[in-house]
Amino acid sequence: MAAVQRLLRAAASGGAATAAARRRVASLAPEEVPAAAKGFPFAAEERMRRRPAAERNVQWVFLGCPGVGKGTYASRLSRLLGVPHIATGDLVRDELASTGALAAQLAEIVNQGKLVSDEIIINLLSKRLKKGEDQGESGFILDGFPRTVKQAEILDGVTEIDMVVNLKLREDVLVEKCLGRRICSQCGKNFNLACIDVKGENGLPAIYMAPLLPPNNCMSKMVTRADDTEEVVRNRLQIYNDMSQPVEDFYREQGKLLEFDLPGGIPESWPKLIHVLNLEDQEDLKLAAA
Ligand SMILES: Nc1ncnc2c1ncn2[C@@H]1O[C@H](COP(=O)(O)OP(=O)(O)O)[C@@H](O)[C@H]1O
Repeated sequence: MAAVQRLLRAAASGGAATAAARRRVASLAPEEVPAAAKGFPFAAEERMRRRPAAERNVQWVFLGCPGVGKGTYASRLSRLLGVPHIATGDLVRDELASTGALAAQLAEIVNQGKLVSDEIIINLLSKRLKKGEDQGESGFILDGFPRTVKQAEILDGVTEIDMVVNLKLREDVLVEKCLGRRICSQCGKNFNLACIDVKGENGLPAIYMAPLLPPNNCMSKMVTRADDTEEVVRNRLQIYNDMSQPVEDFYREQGKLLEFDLPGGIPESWPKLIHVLNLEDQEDLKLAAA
């Protein structure tokens, strides 16, 4: 059964009430499933589809506040591991850029820094997963999803998450990074004009992050995201603390959370991240093949 249908049906079923029961069913032996699955019309299919991690590509989640760099590190890792990087923020922005009926409704929510409804985000993610399935994709690195405990429970009910990487950075740096963020309106690449150079104070570490400047041909096409104004960024950080930090606890309790304090910009952080993820050999192979 397609991931898209599983996700939609799980969302419709309410997630929180059924996730624990689904997990119970998922841990049963196949012959036990039909009886136990009574009342859970899709539980048997879920039991069958939970392939052991060794037989499929990684299924990871990236968590972290707005501006922390989830997109940057998730997309680098997805290239290294050969799995799709699926960012729900990108799915929302693609929808915003379309002429679909949803665009106006989404613009109002996103431009205030609020979260879009679970129903809308799950619909967008389902469509993206369906497209990937049709193209033979396997595994994923999710960025920006789940952002609420309800979303985490729904995801937990429909697939296995192997690991959750929680990227962390000082809040004053996060605001500066969001305000320095620019996107090339032509090639879609992300850059950052901010030069972060803050001293260590009140127990917070010193951080230096060089700007990530665009090449000459992108320079004149730089645009700023409408939700990267200071007021909206602060609102998004507040919403992250209220709605998304509990998601960290959700995965911490499952023993899947890997905390990673960013030591600086990409040159300092990438090698350390690769090291803690035990992927140094993988990167050596990739570099050797290049
Ligand atoms: N999982 C989600 N649930 C609800 N809203 C989401 C989700 N993912 C993205 N969005 C919406 O898209 C916006 C942009 O997302 P994203 O690019 O991930 O931003 P950020 O830089 O804040 O991490 C969010 O502020 C929110 O309105």
